Amino acid sequence: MSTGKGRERHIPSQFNQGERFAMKEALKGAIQIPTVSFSPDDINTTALAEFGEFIRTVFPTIFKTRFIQHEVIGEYSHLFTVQGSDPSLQPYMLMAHSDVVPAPDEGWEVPPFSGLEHDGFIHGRGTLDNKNSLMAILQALELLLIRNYIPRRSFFIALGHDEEVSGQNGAQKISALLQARGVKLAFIVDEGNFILDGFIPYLKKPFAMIAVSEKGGINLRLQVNMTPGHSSAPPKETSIGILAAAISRLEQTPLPNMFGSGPLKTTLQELANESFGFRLMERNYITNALVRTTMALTMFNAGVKMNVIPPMAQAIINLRIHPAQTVQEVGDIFKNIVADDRVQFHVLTAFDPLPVSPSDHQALGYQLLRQTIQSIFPEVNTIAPGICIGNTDSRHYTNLTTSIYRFNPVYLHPQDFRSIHGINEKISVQAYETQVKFIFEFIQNADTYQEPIPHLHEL
Ligand SMILES: CC/C=C\C/C=C\C/C=C\C/C=C\C/C=C\C/C=C\CCC(=O)O
Ligand SMILES: N[C@@H](Cc1ccccc1)C(=O)O
Ligand SMILES: [Zn+2]
Ligand SMILES: [Zn+2]
Repeated sequence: MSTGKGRERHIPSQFNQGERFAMKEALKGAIQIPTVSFSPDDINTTALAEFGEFIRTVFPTIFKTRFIQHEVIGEYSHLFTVQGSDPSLQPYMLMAHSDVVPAPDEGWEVPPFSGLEHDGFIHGRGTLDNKNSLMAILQALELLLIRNYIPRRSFFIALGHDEEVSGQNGAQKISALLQARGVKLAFIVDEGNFILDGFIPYLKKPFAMIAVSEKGGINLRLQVNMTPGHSSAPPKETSIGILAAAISRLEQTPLPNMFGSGPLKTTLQELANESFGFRLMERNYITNALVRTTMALTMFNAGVKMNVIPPMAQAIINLRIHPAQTVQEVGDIFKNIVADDRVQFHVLTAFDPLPVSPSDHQALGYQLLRQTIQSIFPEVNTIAPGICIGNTDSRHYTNLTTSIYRFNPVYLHPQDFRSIHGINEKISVQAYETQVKFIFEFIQNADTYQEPIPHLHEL
């Protein structure tokens, strides 16, 4: 019988040689299955089906445990419902995705789908984004079950298969299903931030950034139409020139630096005694993305023939909106910068930044992450709320909770950051083992967490 405190049931996160060997081999196996998403209607369904078989083989205990229900959603996504022993505790959800972005062989030290181990690292596409998390979640649960652990608090594991192409068939369907079942979650933990090390030259120590929001986005098409004609008698301005000038004005006028606004305000306070400021953040293109709405000119098309005045010029701009701004505000700023009625704006897709999740003393998910970071990474003495500069599947779950945290318990250096969606993506065997350890502890902490006792004068 449980005393309610439950610490006595704590199982130490120690794994024997055989378990440690098996866990890294399992990650290699996952990397070797090329579950690539090219576009919403071009995903590798053969590989995704194989991946479904693969997890059944390497985590047999999960699949035969009677208090765990497994469902396949949208053909290739997986939802696990782990029924805890105490129905009075609100459930939470752990997330990851099985798909990866394409990886042509060029430039890689080892082939991207080889999963080769070399110098203590497992190499390949998905080792940081995001098969490491997917495998570590299942691995930690498998090991807890083998040790006869029975969770008190129910939880879900949601593994999307199309995150890299927007999550419409995976995360969105799981979200709708859980909503139909009346599920409300205490919190969600997904990918999206790391223990950051070496991003700011003056910041010597690593710090853990738990993303409490993520950027919004706009895909915008700018278009200029002009009358075509013979190139021998050209007008003063062409559609190409007008559009190029408009785009150049946009590139030369960065959106405002929002450092100190939104979730990063607290981050600034937490790092207050460190010597850096907002001008420092914009010097580097990665930290720059943290402090402002960014724009990337991704496509440009114009002209039909060498001797024809171009009837039309078109450009696509991909914007990532800082959580302290909105789609509307950014659109207005852009129109003011362009300030030319001949340039037409067409919004192709747009969504606002995600709401800011709580990070106060009462925020269960945040505090559990904090507590687990402190025990697994005692050398990390700053843990701060921040933002995620990319987008994650968790954005499809705002209907189930207001507490969404994006954090991977893995050290990230600038070269690792560049490897995500880039080349030579890899994770050290030690870092992967630590990730398993973290989740193994996290699940137990979620079962035994004691809310901080309020001070007498607050009663
Ligand atoms: C005050 C803050 C100071 C320093 C912070 C420095 C650098 C932080 C930089 C980047 C944030 C880290 C990681 C983002 C990595 C990946 C993108 C996120 C989600 C991925 C979604 C996906 O593509 O599947
Ligand atoms: N997760 C990917 C793909 C994506 C983009 C935009 C929206 C949804 C998903 C990214 O942030 O780049
Ligand atoms: Zn990705
Ligand atoms: Zn990802």
